[in-house]
Amino acid sequence: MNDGHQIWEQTVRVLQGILEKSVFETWIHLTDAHSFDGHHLIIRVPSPMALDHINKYLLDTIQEAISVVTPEPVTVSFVLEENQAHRSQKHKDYREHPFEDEFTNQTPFNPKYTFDTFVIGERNRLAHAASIAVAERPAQNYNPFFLYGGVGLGKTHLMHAIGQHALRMNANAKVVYISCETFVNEFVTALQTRTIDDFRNKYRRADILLIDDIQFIAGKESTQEEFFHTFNTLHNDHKQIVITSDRPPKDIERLENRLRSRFSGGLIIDVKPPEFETRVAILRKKAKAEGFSIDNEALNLIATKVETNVRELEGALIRVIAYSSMMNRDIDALLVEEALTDILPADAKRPLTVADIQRVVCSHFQIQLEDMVSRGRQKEIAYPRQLAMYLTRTLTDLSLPKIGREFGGRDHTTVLHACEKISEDLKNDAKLQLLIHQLTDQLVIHNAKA
Ligand SMILES: Nc1ncnc2c1ncn2[C@@H]1O[C@H](COP(=O)(O)OP(=O)(O)OP(=O)(O)O)[C@@H](O)[C@H]1O
Repeated sequence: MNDGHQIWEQTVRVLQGILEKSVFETWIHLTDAHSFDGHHLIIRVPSPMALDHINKYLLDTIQEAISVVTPEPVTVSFVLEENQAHRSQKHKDYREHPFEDEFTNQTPFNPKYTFDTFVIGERNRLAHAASIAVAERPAQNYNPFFLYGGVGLGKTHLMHAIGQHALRMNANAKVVYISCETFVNEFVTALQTRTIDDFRNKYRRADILLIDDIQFIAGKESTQEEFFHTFNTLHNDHKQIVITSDRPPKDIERLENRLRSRFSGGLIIDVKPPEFETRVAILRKKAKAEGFSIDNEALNLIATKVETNVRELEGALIRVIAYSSMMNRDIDALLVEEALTDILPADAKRPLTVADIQRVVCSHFQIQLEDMVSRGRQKEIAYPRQLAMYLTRTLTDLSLPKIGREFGGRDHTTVLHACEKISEDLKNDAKLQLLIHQLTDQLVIHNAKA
């Protein structure tokens, strides 16, 4: 498909099926294709507000919808309609102070990123609890609060949640949220336009300063110098500072030591990739928020395929919903498989070994490896053995005779029987389904780390 209008028309139709009616009508309805060069699609939007909203909140969803409509890799970006762009530029030129809109009523927060919408699991429980504590009692216990973790794991979500919760607790609080990249750019602009006082006022008068992705400050010496003073002013005035990063302070390269030690002077917490149950819970909550009810099997399957990044997990869900809307079919496991064919199954990263599987299963059932591969037929060891055989059959390429050999020299018919039994039990046993997912999850994560 090489006609931009056609791609956009179909994308809009898919978006209509995914987005809430009010969202669709407010932001998408009045857009149209501006140009397309075969790879890059540019869409015209009618107002600066729409441009801002789409870029902030809808870009991932739109990109996902496009990838459902066309198999070609097409990226999308948005521009203002010409007359609007003209008007907005003019408006910009006449602004005397680039930082004049500080502390206006417009909050920079995504209304969807609240504590209520954040799903708590084993690996983010602490980060969530500390974030609530900071929002409720700013600058009391944890200052600075330094939150770090890999891409797409909810750091920005928690930061927005802190900001919104703090404002709910105290509507007069001056809460300033800024990405580090914007901080750097604003600082450069302030120097060029001789508005450094405005810049400093904006940041040094905050009650709570939330600065996202601080790793971008690496190597930028003058910005580091400026931020050092901002930090000290706020800290000395007992104002809260919250910082996120993709790594802990000690691993940020080309960062002045005095900043590194300031960053390390409060509470440092990491957010880790969610485990299987949390991934399913996130998907369920997200699907519900979008007004879709999706059965457990389909959600489990999506959660098995995307394991390390919540943004990608949400992207996969959007893709499935878009695909179902385009095909006019209900969402079930088969549809998920079709929609996500390009996404590697989690277990395809590195071949698992029988030893990995035996170790994980033995540890779960608290039995010895010698027992698992022994001739013993007591239920307490025969059942874990069957389960391990089943997992070996589904997660590795080993043949039945080979699996039999690995489990104490058993016949291939014994392995076949074990696999058939577990498959049969799985049909009606929700507990067993969960256990298989948990063990698979553990194996895959263990494997990815190995
Ligand atoms: N525990 C969670 N519950 C609900 N949604 C979550 C959770 N964790 C992450 N998300 C969602 O995943 C998406 C990505 O999260 P977020 O943008 O906060 O990631 P990040 O860690 O800041 O990533 P980056 O390093 O790329 O900035 C967001 O839509 C967020 O709402």
